[in-house]
Amino acid sequence: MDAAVCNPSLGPSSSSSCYVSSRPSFCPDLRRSSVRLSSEVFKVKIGRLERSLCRSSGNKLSAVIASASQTSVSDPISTPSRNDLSDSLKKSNEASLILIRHGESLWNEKNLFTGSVDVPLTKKGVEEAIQAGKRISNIPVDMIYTSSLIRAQMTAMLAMTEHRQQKVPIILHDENERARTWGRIFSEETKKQSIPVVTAWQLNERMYGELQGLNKQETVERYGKEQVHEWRRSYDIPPPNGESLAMCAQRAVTYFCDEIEPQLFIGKNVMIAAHGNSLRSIIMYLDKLTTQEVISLELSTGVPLLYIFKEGRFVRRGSPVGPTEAGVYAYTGKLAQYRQKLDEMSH
Ligand SMILES: O=C(O)[C@H](O)COP(=O)(O)O
Repeated sequence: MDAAVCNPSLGPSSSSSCYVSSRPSFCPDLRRSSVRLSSEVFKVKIGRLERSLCRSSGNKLSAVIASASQTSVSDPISTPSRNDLSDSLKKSNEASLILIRHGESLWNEKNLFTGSVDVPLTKKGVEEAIQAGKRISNIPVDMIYTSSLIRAQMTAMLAMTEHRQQKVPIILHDENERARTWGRIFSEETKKQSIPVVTAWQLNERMYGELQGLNKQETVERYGKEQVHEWRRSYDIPPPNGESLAMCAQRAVTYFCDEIEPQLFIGKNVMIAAHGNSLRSIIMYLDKLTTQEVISLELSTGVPLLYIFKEGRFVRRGSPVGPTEAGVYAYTGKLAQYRQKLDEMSH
């Protein structure tokens, strides 16, 4: 199955697994991919691809290692050496990718368009984040990416309080030299017990323009259901002075390709806590959804989705929500082993 997906609607009940995309991941394959990203995204991707891979005499492996070692995660916690990366690349043939939309925010509760406005979680949102953490507590997490907005960061941090690995998520501050140096950790052991958290504005919710702060229901009453649905769900029609999904994809998917895929490629297990629309654009890329299919893609707050990155491909394992974990997403051998280790450690 190529462009098709099991079920473009990824609501909480969408637990059935899934498909292996026939597109090996990493940007080169976008040349022949049927992903309908905007031509600008395509150009950016190809441009970056050519910079990161093609220019380096066609040696994909060294390009990936170089790219991974130069990413924004070359930090005091986990600066992997080139040797570590090569080793990890040799050993690893699989990595987990968890995507989670933030829990309910105070403006979700009030039914207001939020977009780039930085609004915290409600109590219900806090609870959703904790529940999400329980659902992913047996999935390894080596790196966390969040948007720069507090609702995504709260969600990531609260979810990690439930994680059985019991490592400490630590936000990396990259804004200036002082922030980088003053955040250094001087114990190798403590670093090992930490998970770097990279915050990136590129993963922020789409900018909702002049709809920000307006009530969604009142907006429907004023402009009509169809118009508002078009603003909210179409691929390329932006809300007034805001970002369309295509514009949001241009930054979010490019960031995913440039910064996150190289980490998965070297075997790092990644969690991304972000937003309805930045995640919709990333899922569109991962699942190769068409501009039509993405219209019906809805993400609930606080529901994690699991992908396995294996042999350069993304396999969606559905959503780890359900009566029994194992019944919902069959563990891969590696995940089963990981879980067994956690069980042994807790006895
Ligand atoms: O920004 C918002 O208002 C929500 O987080 C997402 O809203 P949407 O469902 O209208 O895209």
